[in-house]
Amino acid sequence: MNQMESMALLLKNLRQTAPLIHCITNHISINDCANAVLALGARPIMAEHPDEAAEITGHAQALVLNLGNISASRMEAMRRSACAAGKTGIPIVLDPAGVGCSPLRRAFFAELAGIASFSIIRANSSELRALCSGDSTTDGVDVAADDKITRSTAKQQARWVVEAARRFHCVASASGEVDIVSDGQSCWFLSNGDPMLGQITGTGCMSSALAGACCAGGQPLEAAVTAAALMGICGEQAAAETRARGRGSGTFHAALLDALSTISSEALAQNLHMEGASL
Ligand SMILES: Nc1ncnc2c1ncn2[C@@H]1O[C@H](COP(=O)(O)OP(=O)(O)OP(=O)(O)O)[C@@H](O)[C@H]1O
Ligand SMILES: Cc1ncsc1CCO
Repeated sequence: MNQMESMALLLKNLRQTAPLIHCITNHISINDCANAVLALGARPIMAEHPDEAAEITGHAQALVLNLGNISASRMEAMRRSACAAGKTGIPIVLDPAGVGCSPLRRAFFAELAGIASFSIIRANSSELRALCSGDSTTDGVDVAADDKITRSTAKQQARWVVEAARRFHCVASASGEVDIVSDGQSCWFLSNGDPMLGQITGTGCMSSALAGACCAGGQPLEAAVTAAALMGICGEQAAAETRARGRGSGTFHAALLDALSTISSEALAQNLHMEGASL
């Protein structure tokens, strides 16, 4: 089976098995993340009370931890859920949202990495660089201008993705005009997507939630690539629909969810623009 066929199969299996995905995530994009997981056919549960988090993780098939707009209470829920995920052996997807501008989040990332291992870290490239260097890399949740992954910087930026994968023993996935995914041994460049994805908040968080859903039924590398491909291809479809109607971000937001809930395995395989490089 080639890679496109295995991605298509992953999506088909996901829709058949409807895995439970426990997400502890920021309140800015929590609703979009739940809808993105549902659109793929998985079942989201967004439980964040520290006293129930571990038990809920115990029933889930994947755990998504997103550090955006972090609170003391969500930090405690994440500690307990990360422990529970380690015990049952389910995959953890970590989105270090805002880690590029927050020493608190960098310290917390290190603490979490000591509690459990991550299957996938999905981030923008400023966030990945902050995890690797331990330094501040930007002033907010968006990628810094110098870190942006474009068609011309992708080969250079791959360095941080590969380094993050090797350092944290996981699959690292960085988003931008080109998405880069690496397991430390191979590196994949996905050029699907549309700039409109950067014009509504939370598409990175949604990508991480999708990676959680994909991880529940697949290997981390395949799951990370499938999640990035889904967001990129559905973003293209939603942007085409939005432009055809002469509309803006509000329409794009709804069209993105339409595309995620209707994309077929065949359309995923047919529209994929991906190339690989071995290291
Ligand atoms: N210029 C662009 N062209 C095409 N796709 C893009 C572009 N910018 C972002 N994307 C896509 O948007 C999605 C989110 O990527 P982004 O880098 O904005 O994540 P993020 O910073 O973590 O997002 P957020 O913090 O809003 O959740 C990815 O699927 C990425 O491929
Ligand atoms: C805007 C924002 N602030 C914290 S998380 C988040 C959603 C996109 O990361």
